[in-house]
Order: sequence, then structure tokens, then C-alpha cells
Amino acid sequence: MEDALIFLPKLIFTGKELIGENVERITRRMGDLRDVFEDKAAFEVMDPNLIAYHVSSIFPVKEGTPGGLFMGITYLMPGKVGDEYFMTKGHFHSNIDRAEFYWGVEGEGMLILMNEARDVWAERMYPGSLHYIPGGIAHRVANVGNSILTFAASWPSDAGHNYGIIAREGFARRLKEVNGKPELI
Ligand SMILES: O=P(O)(O)OC[C@H]1O[C@](O)(CO)[C@@H](O)[C@@H]1O
Ligand SMILES: [Fe+2]
Repeated sequence: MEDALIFLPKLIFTGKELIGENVERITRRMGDLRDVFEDKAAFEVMDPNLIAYHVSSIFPVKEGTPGGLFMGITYLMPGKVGDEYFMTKGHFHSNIDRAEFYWGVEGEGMLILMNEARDVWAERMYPGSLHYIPGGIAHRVANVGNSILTFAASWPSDAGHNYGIIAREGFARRLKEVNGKPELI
């Protein structure tokens, strides 16, 4: 058991909290999303402590175990940076061929998808929408509504997250609000 004085600051810095047995909550604040938005001037005037989203996930087996499943629920706040909606960091899976399910619970969103050839497309998310994300596809979600967007996800326990490619190169198209509507540009 790690000493609480070492453990607690570590949780605060990583944005991770243990909220139950094998249940972890990640909080991502604007300051964690520096690479995500195009409009740097709009980004710089925002409070870096503002919470953009929480993800609560259950890890019944150890990360990396083949054959298991994880499940998480994401609460993405409404808002914009310039003309881009608040969105998740987005990632490929470290084991790139691993797939994932997302499903909409409440609110309005867009699931933005990109293959390794950098073709980008999007699917509308709404309460009850179901999305199969095949292996090899980077995924990110934007909240395009005025209320919280809640969606759930389930992914293989040996998928892992590769954030590096998206942090460096982004998605090849951006989802922006154009005349009050989301459009991939
Ligand atoms: O991991 P990101 O890109 O911050 O996005 C959060 C979503 O993706 C997942 O990490 C899983 O792919 C989920 O836990 C969550 O729904
Ligand atoms: Fe994923």
C-alpha cells in the first residue's frame, strides 16, 4: 500500500482518482487539452482549470490482459474554443487493430473518426445511438449541444491508448460550428 502522502499528489497531477474497487475516474481540464484546439488565442484566455470531461472506467482485469473488456462512461461538458466544440483528446489504440463500442446516453455529439490513411468522417451521437469503431481507426468525440454529453464505451483490455500521433498530427479535418451547425472542415 502506497503512502497516502505520495499517492494523493500523484492522483491530483495525473487527474486520476480511484472511486471504487477497480473503478477509476479521470478528469481532463482545459490545460490538458492544449494540442487539441486550433484557435490558440481563444484557448489562452480560457481557465486552464476548467473541467472539459470526466471518464469513469471499470478495469475488472489488469490493463494489457488479453481477452478482457473495460467499460467507461464519459461526461463531456458543453462549450467551445473559438468555433470548435469541446472534445476529447482522441486516440488510436496502442494495439492498433483493437475495436471499441461507443454509445450515446444523453445530449448531442459527433463521433469523429480517422483511418491510418487520414480519411476523416463523423457519426452523430444521441441518446441510444450505437457506434462500432473498427481497429485502426482514431476516435474523438465533440459535444455539439448546449447540455452535457454522456456516452459509454467498451474496449478490449489489451487495446491501450496511443495519444502521441493525434497530439502531434491531429485529425486531418476539424469539426467546427458553421452557421450554427457542426461541419467537418
Ligand atoms: O481517452 P480520451 O481520448 O481522452 O477519450 C475518452 C474516451 O475514450 C476512452 O478512453 C476509451 O477509448 C474512454 O474511456 C472514453 O470514453
Ligand atoms: Fe478508444
